[in-house]
Amino acid sequence: MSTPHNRAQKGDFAATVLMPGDPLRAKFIADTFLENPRLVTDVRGMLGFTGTYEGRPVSVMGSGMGMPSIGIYSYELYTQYGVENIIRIGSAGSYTDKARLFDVVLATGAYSESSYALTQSGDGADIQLPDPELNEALRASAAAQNIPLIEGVIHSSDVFYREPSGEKPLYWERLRDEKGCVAVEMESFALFHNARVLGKRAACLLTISDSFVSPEITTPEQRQTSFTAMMKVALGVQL
Ligand SMILES: O=P(O)(O)O[C@H]1O[C@H](CO)[C@@H](O)[C@H]1O
Ligand SMILES: O=c1cc[nH]c(=O)[nH]1
Repeated sequence: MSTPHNRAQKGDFAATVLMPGDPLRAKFIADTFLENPRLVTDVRGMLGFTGTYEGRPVSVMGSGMGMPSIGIYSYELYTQYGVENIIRIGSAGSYTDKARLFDVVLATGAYSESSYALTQSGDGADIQLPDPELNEALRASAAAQNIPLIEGVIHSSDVFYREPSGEKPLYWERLRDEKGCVAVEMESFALFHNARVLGKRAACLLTISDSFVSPEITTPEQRQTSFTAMMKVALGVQL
């Protein structure tokens, strides 16, 4: 079997898949953390690997950037490959001085202006939720490794580069103050939605890579390789 976007065969993916946006971050995780990793798909360069971590089977695959991209890959993993749990592990821009560079955020909800859920299933809600049991397992993994988590609603945006509107407060200040968003990324709203309509589980951990509040920024190399705390929390999940 294969899909238009995935050449893996049935049984090639573990029940739990970690999904960074960047396929090279998936390769880094496979090379650094997995025992006996094997490449199971590389269609369009979207690398997916399966191996074990501390003896537990696990897969890691890039999602690409944005909701249309993770929408495709997660839908196929859930419906064609028997995947039960997807844990997104991404980078995010902070909307608050409480979340600093390299802090790890556990999403308790994903707010979005996106039409993804409405188009996919007719769901008009502007917030999609992660699976509570998966979040509990991530909290337990983080606690066991003494890795602090900041919990909060995140903003899943369709737009990375926005034209300045001149309005005050700024759009991200409104999202922080009115919707409670602590950080912005671009995929979780669609991932949480797909999981829910398909009866599967999803969660999201983010590492702060830059800040809207103060001019801090990480390099592409750091984004690819230095988000190890988040990776260890996701890999340490016991389900
Ligand atoms: O680091 P990843 O997982 O790609 O996540 C964030 O980075 C990308 C934007 O630079 C978007 O995909 C956003 O969600
Ligand atoms: O989507 C993202 C990810 C990191 N930083 C941002 O500003 N946006």
